[in-house]
Amino acid sequence: MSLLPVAEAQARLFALARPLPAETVAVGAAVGRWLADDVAALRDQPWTDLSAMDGYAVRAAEHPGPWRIVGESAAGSATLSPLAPGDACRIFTGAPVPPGADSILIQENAAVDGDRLTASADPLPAARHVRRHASDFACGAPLLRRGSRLGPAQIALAVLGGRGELPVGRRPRVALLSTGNELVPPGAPMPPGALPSSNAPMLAAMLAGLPCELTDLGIIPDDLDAMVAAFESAAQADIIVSTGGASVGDHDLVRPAFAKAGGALDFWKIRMRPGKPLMAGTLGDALFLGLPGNPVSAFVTGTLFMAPLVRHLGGAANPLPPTADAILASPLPATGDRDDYLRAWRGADGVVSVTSQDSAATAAMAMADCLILRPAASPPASPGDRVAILPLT
Ligand SMILES: Nc1nc2c(c(=O)[nH]1)N[C@H]1C(S)=C(S)[C@@H](COP(=O)(O)OP(=O)(O)OC[C@H]3O[C@@H](n4cnc5c(N)ncnc54)[C@H](O)[C@@H]3O)O[C@H]1N2
Ligand code: MOO
Repeated sequence: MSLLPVAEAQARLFALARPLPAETVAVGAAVGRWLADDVAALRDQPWTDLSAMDGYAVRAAEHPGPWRIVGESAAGSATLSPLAPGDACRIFTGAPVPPGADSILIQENAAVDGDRLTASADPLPAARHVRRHASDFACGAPLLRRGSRLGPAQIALAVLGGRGELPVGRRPRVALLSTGNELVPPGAPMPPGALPSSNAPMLAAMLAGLPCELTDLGIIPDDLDAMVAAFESAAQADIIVSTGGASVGDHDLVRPAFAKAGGALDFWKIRMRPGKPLMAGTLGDALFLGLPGNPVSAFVTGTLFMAPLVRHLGGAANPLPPTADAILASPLPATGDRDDYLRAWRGADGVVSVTSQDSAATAAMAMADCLILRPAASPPASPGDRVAILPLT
């Protein structure tokens, strides 16, 4: 079986399932999720001309002052009489500007004596400190696009646009399976030959910032029937993620167990390092991703396939992690016949690859804040060369 290029594998993975159906939730529950529909404004913002400062509304273009204070406008005031030239209206930030007024004299530049108002600074320019009606957005204006992620700023915009609820993609249910006779749960006693199972906590941490419902189905021994049973119990999830047992050894039972449970494999073996043994398929309505067991391989394939799949099912328009340009600060060797995803960190002089690129080197992995993407068959690279990186933070 030839190795599948990463981009082709990602496209095939996304083609296995459409985003999950939409649901309508209160804006407060929509944070971090992806819009299932375009959102347009239901109102003008601001609804009328508003003062941007505390001070006095005047007709500065027609009358340089002094003025006579005739009324007051506070935030929430709705009906105001028109202002005559020579008149002023006491006004506060966010309050409607009375009809006819064109400028706000801020109170720091005002001298008040009874109802008489004088500008204590330079002549007041017209159209000062006024937020124009609908200058932020007008009713009907497109505010947010389907597939965009709802962060704090987007939530604010939707609420000011008149929304109390938003249509968002349903949160995918993700089931995690860790396979391997050697594995014991985090912090458990360690008999000889045991290894703490770090992949599920690592992948859970990777998904912690994404909207999904995670179930950790624990450690499954390298036993065909136990693994088949685990797949069957995970089949209610939207995404089943396994780690380990993905390669070609006698104890690598994930593929046969997946097939025996009724799964249909779509691809296996990717042209990437680390992560070559990655596989994907479907089991009933669930999508399956089989990640390699090596912790670094699971980290990189989790970043490039698992998290993007959660985003795709959640309705993200751009589910893949963004890449950026960077300058190399240390030399890199030529690559082989797979694309390298080198763990690296961003220093003041550019990116530096971490000391060990071994698939089991977790101490080096934990130093990284980005991956350097190096296509297969790249020549050696030198300090100063441009490279593509995938930021991890
Ligand atoms: N003859 C070949 N051998 C291997 C090949 C190959 O093509 N031909 N591929 C290598 C590559 S590349 C990788 S990556 C690994 C992947 O192996 P598996 O997915 O089968 O993983 P395991 O053998 O089960 O485990 C590998 C390693 O990782 C440790 N591990 C497993 N699960 C966890 C966990 N939950 N937490 C922490 N560590 C875990 C496990 O103990 C092993 O040390 O195969 C190469 N071999
Ligand atoms: O492809 Mo493996 O993930 O190098 O160790």
